[in-house]
Amino acid sequence: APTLPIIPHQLFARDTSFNSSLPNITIFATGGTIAGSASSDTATTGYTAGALGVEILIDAVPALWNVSNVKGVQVANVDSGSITPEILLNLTSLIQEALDDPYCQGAVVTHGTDTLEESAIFLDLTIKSEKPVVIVGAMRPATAISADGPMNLLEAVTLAASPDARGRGAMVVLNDRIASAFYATKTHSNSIDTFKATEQGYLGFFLDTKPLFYYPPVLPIGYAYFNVSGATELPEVDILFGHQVLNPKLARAAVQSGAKGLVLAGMGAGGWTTAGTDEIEKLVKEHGTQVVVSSRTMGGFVQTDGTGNMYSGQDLNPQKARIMLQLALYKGYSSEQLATLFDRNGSPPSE
Ligand SMILES: NC(=O)C[C@H](N)C(=O)O
Repeated sequence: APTLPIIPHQLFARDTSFNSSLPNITIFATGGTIAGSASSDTATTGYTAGALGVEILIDAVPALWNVSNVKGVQVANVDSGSITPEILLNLTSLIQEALDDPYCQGAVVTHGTDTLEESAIFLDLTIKSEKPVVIVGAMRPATAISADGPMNLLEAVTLAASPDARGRGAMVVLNDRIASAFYATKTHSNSIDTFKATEQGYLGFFLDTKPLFYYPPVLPIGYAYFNVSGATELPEVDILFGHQVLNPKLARAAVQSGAKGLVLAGMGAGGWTTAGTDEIEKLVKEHGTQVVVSSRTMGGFVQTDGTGNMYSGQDLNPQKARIMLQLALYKGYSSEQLATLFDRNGSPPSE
């Protein structure tokens, strides 16, 4: 995988605005449309994502200083399709360090929406803190009429600064909604109303930019924590997409190119072709490949019978199951531990 330059800490803080009665929030910027710039104010496609620095994002929303003292850290500035494990590991360690500081009350991550859900579950599973971690993006570039980024950023910072937001795991904010990072998924390629957790529901809403929660703090069932401190890379896990007459050889190509795990975006409740299943069973025997079965439908449950290195993705979509498998393989989970982790009814191995 190509390694992208990781931008060293570039702190941005407006010390003159410091208000000791407000919470301190750090914004970690990674790029995306929220930092995107287009040549015309009506362009919402074909623009450059990750063009503007974190100080420009902060300066565009003076109301941030009414709810918090903000500090910006530029971690990367890329389209979210180019987020790598290296960037994610760096991000996790920077956020953990920030939240371990008693003077910091919460963290906000600005991120492209295309793969936001992957980074969101990654951060959810690798940061240990009661303090809020809020991942936010935008669908319209900063240069567009009615850009959604500034309002989304203000709501994200307000949420991160809110004591009610503690103990809820990482959260995703877009279009006035608060969703669990564990479940939130992008459902529309263009609309600003794109992040949904259809079955599991939203956690809350913003009214006049203030968060209103529907429920007391709660974490998803089977939620696991993976300590990745010191990690510099993660094992390769690839996703295969199921369809009529799928090419069974793609699975072998993935394993031969280095995949230690596979996620099947299966048909319906995880269906795969007979020829494809034969090939995967051979790979499991020959290479010990670990396989999670999920669904291309992006909704509902997949439950396999759990035989030999095959685990049920349950209600995790393929891209989220991929992150979870990657973390578990990094930790060297045994087949039994993987079964418990993906079953999500038992207690996952804890750290
Ligand atoms: N709305 C967005 O942020 C899309 C952009 N291509 C990204 O994911 O970086």
